[in-house]
Amino acid sequence: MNKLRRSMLFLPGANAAMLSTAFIYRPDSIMFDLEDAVALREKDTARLLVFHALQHPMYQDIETVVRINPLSTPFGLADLEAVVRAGVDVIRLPKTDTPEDIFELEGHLERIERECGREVGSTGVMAAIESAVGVINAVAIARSSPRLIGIALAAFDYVMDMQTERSDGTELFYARCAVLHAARAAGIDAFDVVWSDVNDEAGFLREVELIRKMGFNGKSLINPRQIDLLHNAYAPTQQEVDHAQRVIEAAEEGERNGLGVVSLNGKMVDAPIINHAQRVLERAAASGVRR
Ligand SMILES: CC(=O)SCCNC(=O)CCNC(=O)[C@H](O)C(C)(C)COP(=O)(O)OP(=O)(O)OC[C@H]1O[C@@H](n2cnc3c(N)ncnc32)[C@H](O)[C@@H]1OP(=O)(O)O
Ligand SMILES: O=C([O-])CC(=O)C(=O)O
Ligand SMILES: [Mg+2]
Repeated sequence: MNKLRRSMLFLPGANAAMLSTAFIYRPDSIMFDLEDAVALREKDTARLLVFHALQHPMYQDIETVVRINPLSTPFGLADLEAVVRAGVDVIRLPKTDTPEDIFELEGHLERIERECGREVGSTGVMAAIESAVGVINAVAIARSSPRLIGIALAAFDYVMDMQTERSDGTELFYARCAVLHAARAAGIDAFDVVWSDVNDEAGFLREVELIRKMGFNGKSLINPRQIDLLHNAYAPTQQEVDHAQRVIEAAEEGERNGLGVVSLNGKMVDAPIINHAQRVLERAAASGVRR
């Protein structure tokens, strides 16, 4: 099974207190932000703090992601130089509009990796899609580099670009479908948007249920309280696990009898159903059963 990436916890790179404790919350990936959660006058401090945090022993057994500033800003390249040398696992490129944005990033990554003795190609990339142009180009972006581990929809900038606002999800309907299909067509992960009202658990869970059913791998998060809610909602129920076990048993019996398709309580069990059952069992083994 691929690495589980349900939760990616953002934290502002200039917040020294959060940097020194965030690993205790155990998200699947931790995302240090150097972009919009960092004020202009704190850009250099944040870069230095994140450079040190990445090398801290506590961050060695958790996937680390850094959202750099766009390469078109005065900070983007300096961010990249620092965090690749510090051993970051994945670079999140904000406001990715075209495959050329990824090619530009790749060029720099390859040079920095050579200069600092990192294996060339070992730094992963995640593209954040935050505009209509980015959504339209999602397939080309998702296929632009073998370094891409996933693409993420970033709703706050996207709704601004679309001249609308965050509401019940209608405003993200097309973008979610487009980003998800692009990721699947490219064989990479798809991440849903940030839920900003950390005290509205019911609203968060409604959104999680929607994106889980759509097929997203997970979500960008902004608060540790959202991690367990998300992981629990993504875990299969005991009923689903029991059913998956019965499907596997029925399939095994069918195989012993030389049958390609068998019936379980009147429902057909064939290859895609068996694959799904295997995935449910793998997920239960990796993330437990829903409470
Ligand atoms: C549109 C975008 O670009 S979104 C991406 C960028 N945004 C961010 O990175 C924001 C990250 N999140 C945060 O800064 C905060 O969670 C806020 C501002 C949203 C809410 O802050 P608070 O109301 O103080 O959160 P809360 O009361 O739940 O904090 C509880 C504890 O969790 C810690 N915490 C809160 N958020 C985070 C986080 N993202 N990462 C690590 N620790 C965190 C707090 O420091 C606090 O720790 P303490 O108990 O040791 O003091
Ligand atoms: O990248 C994200 O998930 C958050 C973000 O910048 C946005 O919504 O504009
Ligand atoms: Mg944004």
